[in-house]
Amino acid sequence: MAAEIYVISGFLGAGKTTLIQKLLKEAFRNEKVVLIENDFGEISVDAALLKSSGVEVKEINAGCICCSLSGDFVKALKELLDRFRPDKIMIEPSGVGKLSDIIKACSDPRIKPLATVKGKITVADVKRCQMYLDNFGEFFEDQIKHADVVLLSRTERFPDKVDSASKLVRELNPHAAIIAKAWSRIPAAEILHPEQEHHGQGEHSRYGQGCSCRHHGAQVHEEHCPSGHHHHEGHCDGKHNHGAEDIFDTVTIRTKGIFSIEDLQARIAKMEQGAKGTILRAKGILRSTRGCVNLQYLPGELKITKSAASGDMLCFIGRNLNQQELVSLFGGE
Ligand SMILES: Nc1nc2c(ncn2[C@@H]2O[C@H](COP(=O)(O)OP(=O)(O)OP(=O)(O)O)[C@@H](O)[C@H]2O)c(=O)[nH]1
Repeated sequence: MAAEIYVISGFLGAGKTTLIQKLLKEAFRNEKVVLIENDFGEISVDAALLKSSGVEVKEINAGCICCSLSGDFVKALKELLDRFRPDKIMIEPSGVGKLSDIIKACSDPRIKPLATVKGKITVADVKRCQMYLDNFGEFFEDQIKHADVVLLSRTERFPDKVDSASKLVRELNPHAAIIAKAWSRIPAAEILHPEQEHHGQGEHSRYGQGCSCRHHGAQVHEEHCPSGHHHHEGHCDGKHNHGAEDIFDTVTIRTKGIFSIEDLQARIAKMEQGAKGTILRAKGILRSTRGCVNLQYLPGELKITKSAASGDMLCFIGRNLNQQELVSLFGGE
């Protein structure tokens, strides 16, 4: 039987890895699952974190799965299918990857007989989606427009942002199911198969004008790219497609430092106040005086939690980053 592919996309820090962890626990417990991680950077922090949950993880690093790399991606995907014969494949593109690129690669004739895309799920952060749309629209819009399910994150922390975020998503994608509930109250089946759950739970379509979800009227969601060119069966010529590497910088640091939590907090605060360039995301696994920790940073949000995976790496994504400054701030080698 053909493997089922679920693509979990979303801008930087939206909650893709968190969602994958939920799906692994709640939906795919007894299935043979392979994860494909495409972190934008030399090392994949997400892959390290997810490996510690015991699933097969394949990392594809150094650049996004864009037109120019899709040949390699298709080859890697085909090898995985032949080698592991999985029931399910979850693909987590980089936060600055395009969902349309993944869909295109999965519709390659080498893949089609072996695997079928069953879900195109995009996670959208209610607090930051307007800012991402305004500043990085080419990537953010692509992720929203090509999704069949958009799952809003941080709805509990920012309840006042939920309506405007839902409206923004609905304007970009009139057909997707929008799920706006607290994640703890969302059964995995509702995310994976919203058509079966539709109107049973009632809540996912309460935004927009009446019911405008993709499940009514058998609407065909055409593949549009930001340039306005038409894709034919998901294929484009690649000429108009900007890669993330043209726009975003990444800095990866390896450090032997053993930090206290307070020290890490202070270094991040110093980085926020003084670092040159725009830091959009930082994440890593570091040694601390209390064992290994997972550091997750987004502007205005820092979480440092105990990590089952061990590591000594910190990765930054942003614009006009100053590598030397970051290396010296975090005691990099
Ligand atoms: N409060 C809250 N925090 C969240 C939610 N979703 C994700 N987070 C936090 O946001 C941070 C980033 O989450 P990830 O799941 O790593 O996000 P991601 O989309 O995989 O990130 P990248 O792959 O680096 O772009 C973590 O600290 C999460 O705990 C949410 O719905 N509410």
